[in-house]
Amino acid sequence: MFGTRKTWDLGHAPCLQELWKKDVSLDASSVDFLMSDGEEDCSFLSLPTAAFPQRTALTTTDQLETSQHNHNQQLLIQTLQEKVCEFQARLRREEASRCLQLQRPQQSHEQSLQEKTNVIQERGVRAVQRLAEPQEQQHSNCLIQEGEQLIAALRTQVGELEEKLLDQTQEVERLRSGVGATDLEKHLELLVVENERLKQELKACKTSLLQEAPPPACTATDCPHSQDVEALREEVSRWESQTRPRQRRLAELEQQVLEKASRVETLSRQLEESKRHAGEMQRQLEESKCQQGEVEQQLSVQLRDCEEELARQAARPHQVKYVTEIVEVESSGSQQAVAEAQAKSAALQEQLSLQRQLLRELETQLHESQRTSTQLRAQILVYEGEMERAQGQLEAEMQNLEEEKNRVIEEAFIRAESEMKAVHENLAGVRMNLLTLQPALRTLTCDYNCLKRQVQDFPFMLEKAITEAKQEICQVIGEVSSANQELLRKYKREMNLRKKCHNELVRLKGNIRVFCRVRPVCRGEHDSAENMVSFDPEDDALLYLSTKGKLMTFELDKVFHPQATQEEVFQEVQSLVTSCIDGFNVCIFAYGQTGSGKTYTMEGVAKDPGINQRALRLLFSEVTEKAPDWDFKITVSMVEIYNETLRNLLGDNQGEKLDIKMNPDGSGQLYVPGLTEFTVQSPEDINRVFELGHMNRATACTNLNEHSSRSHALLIITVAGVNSSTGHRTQGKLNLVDLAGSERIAKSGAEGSRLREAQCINKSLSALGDVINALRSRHSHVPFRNSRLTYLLSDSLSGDSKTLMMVQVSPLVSNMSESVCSLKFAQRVRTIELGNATRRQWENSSTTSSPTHDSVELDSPPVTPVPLPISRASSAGSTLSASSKTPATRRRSQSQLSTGKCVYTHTHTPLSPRSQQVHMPLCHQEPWDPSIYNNDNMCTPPIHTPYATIIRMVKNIYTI
Ligand SMILES: Nc1ncnc2c1ncn2[C@@H]1O[C@H](COP(=O)(O)OP(=O)(O)OP(=O)(O)O)[C@@H](O)[C@H]1O
Repeated sequence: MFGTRKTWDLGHAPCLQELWKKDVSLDASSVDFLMSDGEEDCSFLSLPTAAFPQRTALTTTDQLETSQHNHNQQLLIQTLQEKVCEFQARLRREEASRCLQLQRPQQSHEQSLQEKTNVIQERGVRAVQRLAEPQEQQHSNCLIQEGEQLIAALRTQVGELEEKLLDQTQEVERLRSGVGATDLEKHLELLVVENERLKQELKACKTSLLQEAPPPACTATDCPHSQDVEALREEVSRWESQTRPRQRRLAELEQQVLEKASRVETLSRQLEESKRHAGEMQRQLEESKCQQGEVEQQLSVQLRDCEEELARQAARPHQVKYVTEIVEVESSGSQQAVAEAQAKSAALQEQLSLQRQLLRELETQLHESQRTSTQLRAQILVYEGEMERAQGQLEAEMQNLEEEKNRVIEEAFIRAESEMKAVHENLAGVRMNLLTLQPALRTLTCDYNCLKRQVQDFPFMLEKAITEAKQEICQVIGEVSSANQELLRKYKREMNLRKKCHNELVRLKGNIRVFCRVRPVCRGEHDSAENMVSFDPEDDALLYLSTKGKLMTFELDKVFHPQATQEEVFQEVQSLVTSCIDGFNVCIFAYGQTGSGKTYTMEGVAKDPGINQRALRLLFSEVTEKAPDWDFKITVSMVEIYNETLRNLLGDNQGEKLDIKMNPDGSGQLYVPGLTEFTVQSPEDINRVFELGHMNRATACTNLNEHSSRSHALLIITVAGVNSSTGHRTQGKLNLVDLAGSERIAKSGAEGSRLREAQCINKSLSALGDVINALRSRHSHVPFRNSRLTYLLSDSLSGDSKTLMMVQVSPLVSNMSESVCSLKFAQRVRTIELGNATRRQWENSSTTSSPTHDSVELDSPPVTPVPLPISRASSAGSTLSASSKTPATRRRSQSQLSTGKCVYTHTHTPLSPRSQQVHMPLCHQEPWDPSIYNNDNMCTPPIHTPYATIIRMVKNIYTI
C-alpha cells in the first residue's frame, strides 16, 4: 500500500531540519521551545480529528460492505494526521532554528551594544569624576549629557530592534500558522470531501444494482434467476473488492501528491522567508554597521575633541605652571584617560573587528543559505518533475481504473439487464403458461371428477356389462352352436363323400403295397451279385435281375437299393404307420429268405433301429402332439409263431402256448386269451417292451439267430383314441411281422425238427400266399384259418386294411433263385386288391353292431367276414401295465349280405375288469397332420379335424 511512499519519503531527501542542523545546533531552550510547540500542536491536531464524528456517523450508517473501506480510510487519515504532526513538528523545529539564528546575532549585537554602553557609561562616569573640578565640570557635564544621550539613543535603538524582532517573531508565527495548518486542514478537508464523494458513488452504484436486482417477491426458491443475480452480485462485489485497493492506492497517491505539493509549497515559502530574513538580517547588519560607524565616528569625534581640548589647554602659557601643574597633576590622569581611551578605542577596534568577523560569518551564512536555497530549488525542481511524472502516472492509472470501473459496471449492467430481460421473459412465459394451464387444470379436474364418478359407477356398469356380455355370449354360443351343428352336418356329409372318393381311389390303386429292399453285401460275403441286381435310376419302382442270361424286370411300388438307410425306409412307411391313429388296420411284414435282411429291416440294430421301434416312437410322438383334443392309448403285444405255435413274448410264462379263439360274446371276433398288452406311455416304455420281448425270445431257444429264422415274430400295436370334445373314438392296429425264412424245403434239405420247422414255415407262408391269392381272386372264401399267421393277421389283411410287404432280397449269387421266387411272389401280391379301406369308428352310445355313417360297402364278391382278433386280459402280472382287450363286434348286415354287400361295424366293448392298465393322460389332440397324407394316398385325411377346430373355437369363446 505504501510501496510508492518510500520513493517519496522525506527521510531520503535532505530536509530543512538537517540543513539547519548543519549550521545551527539546538540548545536546551530551543528544545524546550520545540517540546512546548509540540504540545501546543495538540490544538492543531484537533482540527482534522474534528471531522471524525461526521465520519463516524457515516461509518455507522454505511453498509457492512464499506466497513473495510472506512477502516482503510481511517488508517489513511490517521497516517495523514501523523504525517501532518510530523510536518508541523519539523516546521516548528525549523522555525525555531531560524528564530535562533535570527536571535543569536541580534543578541550578540545587543550584548556588544550593551557592553559599549557600559564602557561608555563607565568612561563618562570616570570622565565626570575626573572633571569634578568646576572648570571642567561643565565640559564633563556636557560629555555626560552627550554620553547619556548616546546611551538613550542606543537604548532606543535596542528597543526598536527588540520590537522589530518581536514583530518578526510574530510574523513568523503568523506565517507558520497561516501556511502549515491551513493548507493541511484544507488538504484534509479535500480528503474528507473526496472520501465523501467516493462513498456517495459507492452508494449510488449499490443502489443502482439493488434497483436492477429481481423483485424481492422472487425468492431463491421460486425464482430461477436468483442464482444468476446472486452470481452477478458476487461478481460486482468481486469487482468492487478489486476496485477498493486501487481506490485506496489512488487515494494514497493523491495524498502523496498533495503532501508533496504542500511540502514543495512549504519549502518554497520557507525559502522565501529565509530570503526575506536574510535580507532583513543583512539590512540590520548594515544598519548596525552604520550605527556602529556613527558611534565610532562620534567616539572618534569625542576623542578628537578631547584631544583638541587637551591640546588647547596645553597651549595656554600663563597658565603653564598652573596648567603644567594641572597637566602635571592631570597629565597622569589624562594619560590614564588617554590610555583608557586608547584602550577603549582598542576595545572598540576589537569590537569592530568582531563585528566585521560576525558580518563575515553572516555573509558566509548568507552564502550558505543562498547555496542551500539553490539546492532546495534544484530539489524542488526535481520534486516537481517527479510530481509531474507521478501525477501523470496517477492520472493515467486513475483514468484506466475509471475506464475499467465504468467498463465493468457497464458490463455488469448490460449482463444484469439481459438477465433481467430473460427473467422477465421467462416470467411472462410462465404467466402465460399459467394462464393457459389454468383452463386445462379446470378441464382435468372436471375429467378427474367425471372419471371418479365413472369409477364409482364402474362396478355397477361392469356387472351390467358382464350380464349383457353373458347374454350376448349365450346368444352367440347358441348361434355358433346352431351354425356348428349345420357345419358339422355339412362336414360329415362332405367327409362321407370324401371318404367314398378316397376309398374309391384306394380301391383303384389297391391297398397292398409291395416294397423291395436289397440288402448290401456283408463283410466276408464274396459271391455278390452286384452285376446281377441292378436298379433303374429313373424309376425307383423297377428292379432288374440278371440270371441265366436273362434279364428279369420286377415292378414294385418301391425299390430300396443296398445303400438305403433305415431312416429312408421308414420315411416311406411312416404314413402307413400313422394311419392306424386314424383307425386303420395296418400290416407290415417282411418277407424273404433267411439272411436277406428281414430282421434288420423290422427290428434293426441298437444303434440304428428298424421299423418296429421307429413306428412305435412315431406313434407315441403323434399321439402326444394330438394330446390337447385326443386321448390315445397305445398298447403293445409281441407274439411269436413257431411251428404253428403262438407264444406270448411279453408274458411271464414263456412255455404257455396261446390259442386264437372266437369271442364267446357271440360277436364273432377273435381274441387271444392270455396275450399280454402293454400300455406305452413314454419312450422308455418302448425300450422296455423291446428289451423284454427280445429277452423272452432269446431265453426260449439255444440259438437266437436260427430260432428267429424259423419263427414269425409279430409286434401288434393297438392305438385307441377318444376325442374328449366330441366323444369320437378311433381304434387302429398296426401289425409288424418279421416272417421266417422263405427258402424252399427241397433246397434246404432239412430233416427232423428242421424239416418240421420248414414245413410249418412253408405252411404258413403258403397259407399267406393262399390268403393273398384268395383276396386277389376275390374268392368268397379266404383261407385265413389255414395257418396261425393268417388267422392272426386276418383283420389286417382283409377289408379296409392296409398291407405293406417288404420283400427282402439278398444280393448273393447263391441266393439268386430264392430272390427270384421272393420277387415273383411280391409282384403277385402287389396285384391283389384287398377291397375298400374301412375305418373303424364307434359312436359313444353304440354298443351294438349296427350300420353307421362310416360303414363301408365292399364290392362283390364280398370278402368272408372274419372276426377281429380278440385279446383277453392276461392274468399274469407284469412289470408294465397290462390290459385285456374286449372283442369288438364286427357284424355283417344281413340286408347287405343279401344284396351282396358286407358292412362292418365296430362296437366299443368296455374293458375287462381284470385288466390292469396304465392310462395315458386324458388329452385332446388335433388329428389333422398334413404330413401323413401328403406322401401317400393310402390314408384318408382325418374326418374330424375341422370339427375339432370348430369345437376349439367354441371353447375359446366360452373362455372369453
Ligand atoms: N440293409 C442292410 N444293411 C446292412 N446289413 C444288412 C442289411 N440287411 C441285412 N443285413 C445284414 O445281413 C445279415 C442277415 O440279416 P438278417 O438276419 O436280418 O436276415 P433275416 O432275413 O432276418 O434272416 P433270418 O430269416 O435267418 O432271420 C445280418 O447280419 C444283417 O446285419
